Amino acid sequence: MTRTASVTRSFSFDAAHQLPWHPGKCARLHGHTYRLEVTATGPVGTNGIVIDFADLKSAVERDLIDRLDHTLLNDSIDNPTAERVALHILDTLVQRGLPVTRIRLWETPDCCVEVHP
Ligand SMILES: Nc1nc2c(c(=O)[nH]1)N=C([C@H](O)[C@H](O)COP(=O)(O)OP(=O)(O)OP(=O)(O)O)CN2
Ligand SMILES: [Zn+2]
Repeated sequence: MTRTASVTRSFSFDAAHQLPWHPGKCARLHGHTYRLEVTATGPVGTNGIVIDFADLKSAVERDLIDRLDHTLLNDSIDNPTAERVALHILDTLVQRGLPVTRIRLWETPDCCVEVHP
């Protein structure tokens, strides 16, 4: 019987953003060290894995971390709230064909968002 499993890898990147509509201090230009968790789900293959942790790492680093790290997120994502950044990450990885089932993005040590396809 084929079993299913979820595989998660964590990443971090530093980026600036500004939310001009925000009634508080987030209307000012500021930055975060984002913590990103990418989860892929699928059948456990005959080799015993869903997806190689190394392949997950190279895809996320190439398509997202290298493009977002040390940038102003407003330059690449309109109104870059944590929710919208997470959806951008999800859409990018789904378009690349990765079996992503959850993106969790920590904007601060206490605040995170979670999105699903
Ligand atoms: N649902 C969302 N709410 C907020 C977002 C967001 O992306 N989604 N973003 C922000 C700010 O960009 C930033 O995260 C600051 O939030 P804040 O709660 O002020 O976080 P701090 O830890 O800096 O605040 P404390 O003063 O330490 O409580 C705001 N909301
Ligand atoms: Zn912020």
